[in-house]
Formats: sequence, C-alpha cells, structure tokens
Amino acid sequence: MKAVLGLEDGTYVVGDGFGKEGVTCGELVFATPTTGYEEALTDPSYKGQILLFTYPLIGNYGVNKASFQSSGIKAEGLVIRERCDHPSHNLSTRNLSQFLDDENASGICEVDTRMLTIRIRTAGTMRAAMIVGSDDGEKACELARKWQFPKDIVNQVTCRQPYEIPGNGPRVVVMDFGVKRSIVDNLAHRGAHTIVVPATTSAEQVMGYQPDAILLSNGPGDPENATNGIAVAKKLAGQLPIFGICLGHQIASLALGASTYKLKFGHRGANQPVIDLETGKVYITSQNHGYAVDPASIDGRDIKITHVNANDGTVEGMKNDALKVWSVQYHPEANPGPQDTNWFFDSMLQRIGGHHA
Ligand SMILES: NC(=O)CC[C@H](N)C(=O)O
Repeated sequence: MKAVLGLEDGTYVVGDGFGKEGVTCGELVFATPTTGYEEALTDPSYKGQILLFTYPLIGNYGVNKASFQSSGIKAEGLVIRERCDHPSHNLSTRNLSQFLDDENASGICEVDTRMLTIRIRTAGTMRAAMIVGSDDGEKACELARKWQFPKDIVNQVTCRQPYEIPGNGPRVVVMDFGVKRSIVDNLAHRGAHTIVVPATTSAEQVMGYQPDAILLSNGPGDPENATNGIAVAKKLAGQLPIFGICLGHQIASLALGASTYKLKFGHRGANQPVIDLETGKVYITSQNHGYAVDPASIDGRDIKITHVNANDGTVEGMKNDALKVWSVQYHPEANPGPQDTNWFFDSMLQRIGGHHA
C-alpha cells in the first residue's frame, strides 16, 4: 500500500504503508538505538510523536509482549527504512506489520530516514502527517501545518484508577504521567510497596496513601503543561523524599523554581554519555526527551546539578539535599538500553530508608 509522510516545512517522502490506513499526525522525532523498537513504540512518553528509527532494519527479532512498556503502542506512528517481515526470535509471537495492524497504528517504510533525520537535526523537530493509502505529499504537509501538539497529552496516557503492587519495603507513590512498566518493576523488584496514581491526584490524596516517598514518572509533552504534577511536587517538597525520572525530573525542577526549554531535536537513543559530577564517572544511558532544564534558571536557587550530558553539556540530573529531591533526565530503568545507571533505584531505596532511620 502506498503511503506518504509530509513535514511542516514542505518536505515529503513517499513509501510503503503498513498498519492502519488513513491520516496520523504528530511531532516527528528520530531515535538512534539499534534495538528496542518494542519498548520505544509502547513507551507512553512517545505519545503525540511519530517515531523514526535511524537504524535501517527494524522488526528483525519480531514482537514479544514481555518487552512492552505499557498496554500497547503509544507512539502515533512509525517511520523506518526497511521492515523485516520474517523475524527470528524464540519469544516472538508476531511480526512488526501484524503488531501495527493489531494496535491500529500506522507505519511507513522504504523511505530515506537519513535524509529525514538530517532535516530534523538541521531545522529542529517538526510537525508531520503520515497518510497510509495516499501519496499526496502536498496534502500531508498541509495536515502537518494544521496540527497542534495536544496540551493535555498526559491525560491520554495516565492510569484511570490507582493500583498497588504490594511489597514489604517502603511505600512509594508513583505519580503516573505515562509511566514505563520497567520503572514500576524496578521498584516492585526491590520490595517497595508501590502505589501508582493518576496524574490528576492532589497532594492531599497522595499523602492519604501514607507514602514514604514519591516518584514523579516519565511522560509525554511539554513539562510546563503538567501543572498538577508541578503543584504536588511544590507542596510536598521538604515533607518527604521526592524522586523524578525524565518528565518527572523536569516537573521536580519546575517545582523548585527552575525553568525548562525545548531542545532543537532532543536526545532519543541508547548511548547518551552522562557525566556524574560528584564522582566523575561517565555512564552510557538510555534517553528519550525533547525538553531540558535550563541551567541558567538554576543560578541562585538551592538546586545542584548532579549530572550533565557529555555530548552537549545539557542538564541530566539535579538534587536538593535539604528538601530531599533527587531527579535524573536519563532513564535508569533502560528498556531499551544499557543498565549502567540501574543503581538509581538502589540509591532511591537507601535514601528513603535513611529518611526513616
Ligand atoms: N521520557 C520522558 O519522560 C520525556 C519527557 C518530556 N516529554 C520531554 O520530551 O522532554
């Protein structure tokens, strides 16, 4: 089936469509990991975004539900060079094409992903529209220009009801802005009594769960739009330890008075080098973000930058020891990506323990 992807700047590419027929709009972003397409497609942080993989062959190990980071595909669409229809993996239950069919998501392959990536890298992240079943490039570009990133995107991916994973360890409330399953798993595996609550939960409701700590999760969209999360973190900072991952790190920083800005094309990949300023160690990290904390906005505030990106110097972690706030921009849960920073969850539980000692 023919398909077309159009960008807001008038660029378009025609290729082979698969999955759902029709129009899909989103912000076109590129991700550079060589593996991990199941985890990325199901990562709720990609809601609102059309995901382009720079790696030229996608689908070669099929699809296995155990890798999912949420109930199903959350990215708006998929853009790839070559699609593998005959995967080889003992745990695979279907191929990529069947996966998109089952999930009602659209994909386009046989397009020049290098050219598209260079375009985004040069001009910045762009709005895009994909039409599966058409090759009308002008129409796709026009649809891209009309589309707006939804402000309430977190509400589209947060849980509807709270849920708990019982454990004998400390009680941790996870504010779900679109949490990845492996974050919850990392807490549960360490014995935390994990309570996942919707993004709209108030500070009073959070405290009603008698938590020992709060984890602000990852999630899609502009952190400034996560207004309830910011309000909760502002209110509870100083009362109990607060941790943040990715969007959660941005929310915690906003709550402490810092500001955030949009990166030109973001960091999405599995080999982003991060320097730990306290130890001098460099970690290779998994990342997926388009916004970052502005270091200039931290000047004069009681926030300490703990990690920076070795490629571009952007903020990758911060803390406020007095208020017991610790957060990281990268993904310690990996999935996909290297496990170098999995210690984050160990240190989290140690810090919570210290708080109650
Ligand atoms: N993975 C995330 O939590 C992403 C955070 C935020 N939506 C960003 O793009 O920067």
